[in-house]
Amino acid sequence: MEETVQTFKKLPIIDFSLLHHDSVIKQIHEACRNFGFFHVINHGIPDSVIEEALNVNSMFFDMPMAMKEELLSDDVQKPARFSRVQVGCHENGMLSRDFLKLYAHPLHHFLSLWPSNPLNYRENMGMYATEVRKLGIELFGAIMESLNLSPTQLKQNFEHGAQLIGINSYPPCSESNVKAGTSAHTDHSIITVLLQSSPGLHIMDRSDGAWKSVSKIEGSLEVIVGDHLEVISNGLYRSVLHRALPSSDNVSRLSIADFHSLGMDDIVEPTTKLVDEKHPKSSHISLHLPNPVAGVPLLLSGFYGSPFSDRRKESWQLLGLMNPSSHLPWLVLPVIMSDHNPLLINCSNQHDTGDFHRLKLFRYEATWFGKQDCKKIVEDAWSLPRVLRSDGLKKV
Ligand SMILES: O=C(O)CCC(=O)C(=O)O
Ligand SMILES: [Fe+2]
Repeated sequence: MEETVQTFKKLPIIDFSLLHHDSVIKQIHEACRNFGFFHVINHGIPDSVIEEALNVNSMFFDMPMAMKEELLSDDVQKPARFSRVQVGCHENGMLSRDFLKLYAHPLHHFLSLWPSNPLNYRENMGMYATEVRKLGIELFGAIMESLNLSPTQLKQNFEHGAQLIGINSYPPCSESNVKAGTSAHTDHSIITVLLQSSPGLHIMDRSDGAWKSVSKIEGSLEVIVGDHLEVISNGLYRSVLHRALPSSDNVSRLSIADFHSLGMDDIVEPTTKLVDEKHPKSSHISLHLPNPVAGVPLLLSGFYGSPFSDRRKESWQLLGLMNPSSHLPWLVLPVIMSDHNPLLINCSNQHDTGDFHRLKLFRYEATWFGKQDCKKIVEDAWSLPRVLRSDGLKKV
């Protein structure tokens, strides 16, 4: 039976034209704190730029596969890549979408690598990328203010940070066990600015743990709190669990998710001003793995637990059973699936169960690079056999 999903009734709407008014900063605080989400209206991006961005992407996805094939890749480092994802996790069926991922900052660096078909793709998407970047920077300043920090806090890092654009295409599916959609996840970004051609976004309501659909407000863009903002705010703002399930009528849906993060080399850590005795750093932990791997005892750093907020307690309880004090080298985990900063990564938990195939989610905390003895620990870990290292370390 199809899951019935209610509409989210009172999601916050932020009027961008009044952004720095005290009352709006307060609304942003409440929105990030209670929902991890808000709509933004009067955002200043011209309708024509939005329409053209949707148009060229719809033309791109409508092209025959042979024309998209040159961008087909699973290499997350590619500045422009096309892929099809099918995951089996919705009511025992599969969820399917096509996507195009574009590196977008600095634009002049990447633009020539973006699709050359349709002909005006680069021009129109370049315009959208520039506009949405400006919007993201302004929103980030206001979000810093809403945390009682200076609007210039991390401004430079954010301005020089990464911008990735993920364009999702959800054509109607004809197979009975496949539905168009994106499975439940949190974004690894600081914030994501989402443009939807039609409704389909669902977010988890924290007050009752139920999935609710997000109404489409004329002319609005959607702002999603990502994992990095959760870390920067020391857990005050939590990343929001969301998914996309376009209605099963015959309409193709497009969404353009603009992910803003700090630079790949930047340390993502809780802002010092938000850390005190009552609010210790909540986003990282290290632990000693009881069973040595290849004869080398290890320190595992960065466990954060399940990305599903209702299961975090379980994760912490599990960690409580392990002994966290150790001076041993780290186990550096491989980045398998992510093309964002390697904060959230998949790793098999072979070390404590002997099961190589069960996947567990970990967050890798770059915060550790701030520690005095870190350099030596990393150097020692680097000299371990290849299986214990990860190229992800170079990027953190
Ligand atoms: O299609 C949507 O509305 C959501 C897409 C999304 O969450 C993502 O690309 O991270
Ligand atoms: Fe997302």
